[in-house]
Amino acid sequence: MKIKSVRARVFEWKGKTVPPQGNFCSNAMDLVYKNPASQHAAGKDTMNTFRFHQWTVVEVETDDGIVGLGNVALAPRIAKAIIDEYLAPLVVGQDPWDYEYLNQRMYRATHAWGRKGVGMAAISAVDIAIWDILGKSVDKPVFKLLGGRTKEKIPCYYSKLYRTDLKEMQKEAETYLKQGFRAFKMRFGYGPQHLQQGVVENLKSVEAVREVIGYDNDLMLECYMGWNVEYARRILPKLEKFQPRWLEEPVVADDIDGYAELNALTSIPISGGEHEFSLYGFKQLLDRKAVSVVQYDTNRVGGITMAHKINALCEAYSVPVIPHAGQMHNYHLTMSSLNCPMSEYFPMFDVEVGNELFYYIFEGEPVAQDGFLQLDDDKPGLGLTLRTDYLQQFNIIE
Ligand SMILES: O=C(O)C(=O)C[C@@H](O)CO
Ligand SMILES: [Mg+2]
Repeated sequence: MKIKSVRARVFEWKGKTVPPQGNFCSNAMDLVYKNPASQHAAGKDTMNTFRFHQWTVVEVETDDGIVGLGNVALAPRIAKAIIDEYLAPLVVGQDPWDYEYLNQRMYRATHAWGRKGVGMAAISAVDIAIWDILGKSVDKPVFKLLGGRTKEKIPCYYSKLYRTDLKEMQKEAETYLKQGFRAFKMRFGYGPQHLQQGVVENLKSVEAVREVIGYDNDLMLECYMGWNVEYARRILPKLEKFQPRWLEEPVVADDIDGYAELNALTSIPISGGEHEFSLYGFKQLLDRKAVSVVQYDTNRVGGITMAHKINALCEAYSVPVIPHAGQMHNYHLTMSSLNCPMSEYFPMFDVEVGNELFYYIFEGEPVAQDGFLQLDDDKPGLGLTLRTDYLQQFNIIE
C-alpha cells in the first residue's frame, strides 16, 4: 500500500457564533495592554486571538482507495500551506505502515522552523490521517493498534464554565451535574491586571461552582496562561481550600521554571501541555517537575505517533496524561493507556471559542453518557466521517 495523495482543506465557519460574554477566560493576551494607537491584537475581547473558527481537514488517500482523515486547528491556513508545500511531498509514494519513518521524516525536514507550534500541528494532521488509514486497512479501531482497550469506558470531565455571570455559571454546572458528570473544569476571568478585586472575583467564582457541585466531585481550574508567577504565588494558597484536582496553564508555556515553582508551591497540582510539542518538549516538563498532569493535544504535539511515545514517557514518570480538548484523535490515546485516566469533554454547543467546531465538521464523536465516553471495538480507524449537513455554513478553501 502506498500514499497516493494528500489533500488539505481549510473549513472556515461562517455560521452563528456566540459573542464574547463577561470576563470569559483569563489568557496570555490579558497581560498586554490595549494600545490606543492600534487595534489591539485581540480586538475588544482579549480571548480573540485564541478563538479559532477555522479547522484544517486533511485527507490522505492510498493507492488502494483508503482515505485517512486528519485535522489541525492551530493556525489552519498556515498549517495547510505547510502541508501542501513541505509535508505532502515527504509522504506521497510512501508506505503508511512506515509511520515512524514518516513522522521522523516530517519532523526532521521541517526542524529548522517547525519543531514547535504550527509546524508540529501540521505534522500532527498528516500523522493522524495515516493512523486512520492503518486502522481502516486492518479493520481495527486505532486504539487497538496502540495497546487496545484499557478501560470499559472513558471517564470524562465537563469542560466549559467560562467566566460569565456567577448565577449563569451555577446554572450551567447544575445542568451538567444532573447529566451525570462528576468532574468539571471552569475558567478564571481575572488576572494580575485586575488587582486585588480580580483575586476576590476569582475566588468568588470557584466558591460559586463548588457550592453547586459540592466536594464529592472533581473541580479543575483553567487560567489559560493569563497569570504570572507573582500573581499565582499569591492566589494559589487561597485556592487550596477548594481542593481543585489541578490548576491549568497559570503562565505562558515557555516559563518552565515558573511552572516548576508553582507546581511545588502548594498542594494544588499544576497541569499543562496543550501548548507544548514533541517528545523532547514533554521530557523537559517532566525532568523539571513542571507539571503534575500532562495535557498534550494529539492534533498539535506531532500526531498519534508522537503522542503514543509521550504516553509511555509520562507513564515512566508516573505523571498522568489527560489530553486537551477531547476529540477522537485524543480519545484513542486515552483508551489505549492505563496512564490516561480520563478525557476532557466539550459537549456540542453553539460555536464559541472554537473547540465545538469539531462536531460541525466530523461525524462519529462519542456523546458522553453519565460522564463516560465509549469507543467502538468494531469501528475501524478513528471512527470519523465528514459531515455534510453543516457544509453550507463553511467556506472551504482548497
Ligand atoms: O480546554 C482547554 O483546556 C482549553 O485550554 C480551551 C480554551 O478554550 C481555554 O480553556
Ligand atoms: Mg487548557
